[in-house]
Amino acid sequence: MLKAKNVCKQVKCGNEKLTIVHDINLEVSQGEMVAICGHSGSGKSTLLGILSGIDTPTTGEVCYNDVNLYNVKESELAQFRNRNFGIVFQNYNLIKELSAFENVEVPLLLASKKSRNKKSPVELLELVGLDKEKINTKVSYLSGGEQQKVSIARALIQEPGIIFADEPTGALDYDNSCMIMELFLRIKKELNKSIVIVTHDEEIARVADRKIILNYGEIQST
Ligand SMILES: Nc1ncnc2c1ncn2[C@@H]1O[C@H](COP(=O)(O)OP(=O)(O)OP(=O)(O)O)[C@@H](O)[C@H]1O
Repeated sequence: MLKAKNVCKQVKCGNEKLTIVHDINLEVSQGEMVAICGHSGSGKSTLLGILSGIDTPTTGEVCYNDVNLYNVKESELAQFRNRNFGIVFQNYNLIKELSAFENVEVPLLLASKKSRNKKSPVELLELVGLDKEKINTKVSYLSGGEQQKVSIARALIQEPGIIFADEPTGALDYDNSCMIMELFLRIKKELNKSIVIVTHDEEIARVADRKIILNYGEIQST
């Protein structure tokens, strides 16, 4: 379903061109969890940005269900991403002044009716395992693990086929990291979502179906 072909990313660094992602070929099937690992600066976030249509490759292509993301008109790409991809960040990107419920409700109301999840905000928050008594709590009063659950509930709003997560456990302790990885595993199994996770922690990545290790922008092993 997601296919990257010969993806390269070069950036200008003074007078020189720096290759930060080099000739990546990758496929992610429906219901598969893939972890992208590698040392700091190996190109993990850059690759995730390209796979999720946030960043553009210098050469190569990324297709999702046979649609080449980089052939989609600029004006339609954001909508395409919203309909098909859920994104989860290390720092949760929640609205701190709003409750867990409101952080899911607001984007759900803004989502197109066609692709909007049939589940209510409460059902989505229950699905990710947020305690019932925390649902109306302001997210700034929630723990890191609880905030990440809210951000995963928000990523499910449009019933995406695939969830991209950039270091989703980066700000969490070991136990919470395992809990979040188990949640991703459950979403994959029960909802048949594909999940692509960037993590520098190979131990955390062990729950994935497949681990890709980047080394200076190239796939070292799968
Ligand atoms: N726009 C840019 N201009 C110059 N260099 C860049 C640019 N974007 C990324 N880089 C460099 O490319 C390399 C890969 O960056 P990237 O953030 O993808 O790595 P990463 O593996 O996610 O690192 P980390 O684990 O530390 O977050 C880094 O050395 C980074 O400094």
